[in-house]
Amino acid sequence: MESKKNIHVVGAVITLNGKILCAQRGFEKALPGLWEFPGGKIEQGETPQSALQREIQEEMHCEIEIGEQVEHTVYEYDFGIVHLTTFYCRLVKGTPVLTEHIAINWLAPAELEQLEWAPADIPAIEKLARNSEQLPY
Ligand SMILES: Nc1nc2c([nH]c(=O)n2[C@H]2C[C@H](O)[C@@H](COP(=O)(O)OP(=O)(O)OP(=O)(O)O)O2)c(=O)[nH]1
Repeated sequence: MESKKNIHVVGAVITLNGKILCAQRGFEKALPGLWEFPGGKIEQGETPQSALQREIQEEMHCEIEIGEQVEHTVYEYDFGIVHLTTFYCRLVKGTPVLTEHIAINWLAPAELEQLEWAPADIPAIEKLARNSEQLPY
């Protein structure tokens, strides 16, 4: 049996005024229309943090400061095995704009479970929803 490719992905849990930035994937992509944290694949030579800085600059046109890890999950999709690491992030320059995503939404932790998330994100979402009083920024 052919083994699936491992895909190493970082996601930014950007918090502001008690809310978390959520982004909706396009309908023409893999995982169509599902919600995720902005971010993407770690490229050769990058640390998870440098990959996340680059992705947020590219996708959201803003600069972030990266804090503690939220969660690390491994999820097997039909197209590969995603290793997703999420970090708390604080905006330091600019305001997130829509580029690759079809919608963005700021939600309180207790509201996160109202959206339909990419399956790899579920453990992070549950953790954030449980610890709603503990956002660092
Ligand atoms: N950015 C991001 N990707 C996620 C999350 N959860 C999750 O399963 N993924 C998946 C979707 C993609 O398969 C992969 C992220 O890579 P990407 O952002 O470069 O992927 P993409 O589908 O937009 O682009 P591509 O593979 O077509 O180039 O990880 C998440 O919270 N954030």
